[in-house]
Amino acid sequence: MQYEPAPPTPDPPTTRRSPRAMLARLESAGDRSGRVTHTEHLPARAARYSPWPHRLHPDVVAAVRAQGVDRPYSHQAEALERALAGESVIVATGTASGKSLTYLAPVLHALLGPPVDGRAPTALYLAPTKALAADQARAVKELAAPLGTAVRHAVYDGDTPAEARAWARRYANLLLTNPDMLHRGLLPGHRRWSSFLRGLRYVVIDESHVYRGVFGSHVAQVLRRLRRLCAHHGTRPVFLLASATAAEPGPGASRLTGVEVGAVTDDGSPRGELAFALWEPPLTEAKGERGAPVRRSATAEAAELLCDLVAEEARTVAFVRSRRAAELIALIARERLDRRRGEAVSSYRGGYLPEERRALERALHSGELLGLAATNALELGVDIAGLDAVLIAGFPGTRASLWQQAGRAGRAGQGALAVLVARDDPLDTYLVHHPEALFRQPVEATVLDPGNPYVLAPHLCAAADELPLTEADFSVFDDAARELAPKLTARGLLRRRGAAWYWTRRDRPSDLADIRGEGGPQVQVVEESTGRLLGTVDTAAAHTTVHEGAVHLHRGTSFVVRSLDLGDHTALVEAAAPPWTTSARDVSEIAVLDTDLTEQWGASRMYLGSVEVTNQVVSYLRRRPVTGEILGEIKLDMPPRVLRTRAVWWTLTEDQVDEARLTPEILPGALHAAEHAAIGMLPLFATCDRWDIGGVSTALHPDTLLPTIFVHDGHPGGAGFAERGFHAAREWLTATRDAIAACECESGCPSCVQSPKCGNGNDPLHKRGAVRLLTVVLRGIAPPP
Ligand SMILES: Nc1ncnc2c1ncn2[C@@H]1O[C@H](COP(=O)(O)OP(=O)(O)OP(=O)(O)O)[C@@H](O)[C@H]1O
Repeated sequence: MQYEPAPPTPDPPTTRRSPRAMLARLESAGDRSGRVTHTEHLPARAARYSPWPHRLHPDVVAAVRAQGVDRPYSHQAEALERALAGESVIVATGTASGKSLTYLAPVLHALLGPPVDGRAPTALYLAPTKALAADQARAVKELAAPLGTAVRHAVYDGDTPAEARAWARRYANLLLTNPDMLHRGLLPGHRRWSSFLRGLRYVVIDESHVYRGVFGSHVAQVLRRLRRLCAHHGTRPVFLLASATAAEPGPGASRLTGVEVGAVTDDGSPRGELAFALWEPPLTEAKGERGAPVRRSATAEAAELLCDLVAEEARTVAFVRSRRAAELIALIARERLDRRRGEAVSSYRGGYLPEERRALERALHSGELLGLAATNALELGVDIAGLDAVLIAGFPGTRASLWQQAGRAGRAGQGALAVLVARDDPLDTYLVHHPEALFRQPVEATVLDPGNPYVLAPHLCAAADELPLTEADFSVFDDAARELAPKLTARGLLRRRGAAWYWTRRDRPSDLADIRGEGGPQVQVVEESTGRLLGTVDTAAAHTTVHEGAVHLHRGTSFVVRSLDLGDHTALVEAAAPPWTTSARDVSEIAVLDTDLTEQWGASRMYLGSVEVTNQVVSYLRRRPVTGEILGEIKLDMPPRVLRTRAVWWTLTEDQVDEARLTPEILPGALHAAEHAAIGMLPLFATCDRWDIGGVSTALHPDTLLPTIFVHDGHPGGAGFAERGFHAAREWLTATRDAIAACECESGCPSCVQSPKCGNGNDPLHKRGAVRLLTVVLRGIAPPP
């Protein structure tokens, strides 16, 4: 399809913060021409309003008006009508479109109402993070102030002291918490919460798009446990969800909650003009692995752009993909800017202590901070709308996330600038040269699979502990529960007595489910000489990020890891600033456990099934910052990790290998290159990013006895990504082949077939062989109907 850019609109009068002027200035500085590959202009949009629903309590209307909101936007009014009528709804509209009102107003309305059947009304608010629940508590406090003691809210999370918990149980009618606390506290202790649960009218699920993949599947099961206990206590709460824009929000929300959920998507809020530029950093002089050309890193480029914007007093957030990048950008900005402006730039990421994060949020609000380099820890719930510019260093994995981040830019009545800075990898390179893939495609649906047995099993155990489990409960959880209960009984986890299953062990079943998939306790990063706790890293990431010798950045200071004790969950670090960064190398083997689906593609065969992946970190590379040039490789002695998960794989026959002219010397490199590029492109078709999936390729696999390429989910039990790949295989592998073929490099580079996380140092790789291999495989598929 030929891509037609949107027709240019006439230039607005140049003001200091006109997005076009900002972009023109960024482009013209130094030698930056040609780096903008496309600019999309999204015109301003006027607000659409509707009247307040008649049935909404006048005191609630007055309280909202007192906050400066005179009339609801059209989507707010629609959501309010439906929520007040008792329909579960999801509001999936743009960033800062006023979603909070759509759940707060019905909740306050219910709390002001009389008891029903002698039950005083209550409501539950769930946020994915503690910070967001705390933020909402502040908003509720202000909004409900004119309503006196009718609204008694309480935050209930891991930091809530015992006496405050007791108060919450006895008096609160609006509880602000998170799925983890439901899972570990409220549901197991439901008898103590019975008066709260008996009155439960609304369950609010804020930022519901976050509940995707394995985490989403866990939360879906936690919500099923909640619904089952509510039924036991005689209630059927209405679910109110707020989400970033997502495809098919209604079905997604229904899958998450297990109840029928209607969707409100027609956004009536106003929007300023947005200029959205796609930006490709230039090639550098440096040579990468196997002499490949290397582009300037997105991090270095974004750091430079951030400096330029901050120097012009433009309030800017640079969203980055890794904690390290957030630190690096802040570091570079402080070096490049004068002292006053340098101090107005900071980093923000998960793993900081909560009080540090709160202080940074306040500073950004007050304008004391002008620039922030942030991971997606900032994306959620922190009210940072109203920025002049947003830089996105690396495609954030989904279009939904991209818009969520870009939507932070824009002040009332003024335009804003968003810039996606491409990383040197196949997907980002493809996207900055195919703007239609970003701007002419709908955002993704949220993928989750509540029937994943790895997820379901621990929740069935927890449910059995909360109330004995009966046949009738299976339909609440998932049909898979019917087969799972006897298996759990055989494993000694459940015990059957009569028609019910019980948890009779002494330990707590909630400990069986690691709902955030952190893979065990967090590893604490401790400064050796002082004993100071710098932050935490989850276990899975610890192998690759805080191994011995790793360079670890924290708030702009560089540390080197002296030792990592996985048994003790501690990494000891010391302040040091070597002139390199580090990246871990690992190796993987894969075994087929089960095949669920297969499809014949001419002579090739495509499979979906369960696999066991054994992975071991074996060494790390030292790289020069900015250019990424490799300075050396150091061996490591780390334990292997085993992952049982889902994979998509395909095989080639001897004849196909001959047809693609893949000699024995070329074949391993062609397979390996096709695997890398396929991993790089899958995020375009499955809601995941490259770090959520892995791959293995081999010229002769012991299970298939043929040359085989595997792409697997990175989570125990799978997360639905490989499955998406299987079902979208034609489009996926076609885009993969096209991306490799279109790359200008001679024999493979990070923009096409080199992978930043390759365990074999990107060796061997055969770029042209990969194109021929994929062409032969694709020839076997019937063209689309
Ligand atoms: N009908 C309205 N008229 C004018 N301003 C409004 C209206 N509704 C909400 N607002 C204002 O819009 C801002 C954003 O609202 P809110 O935080 O609820 O958005 P959101 O969609 O929940 O944001 P996020 O995308 O961050 O979750 C707030 O300052 C709020 O007061």
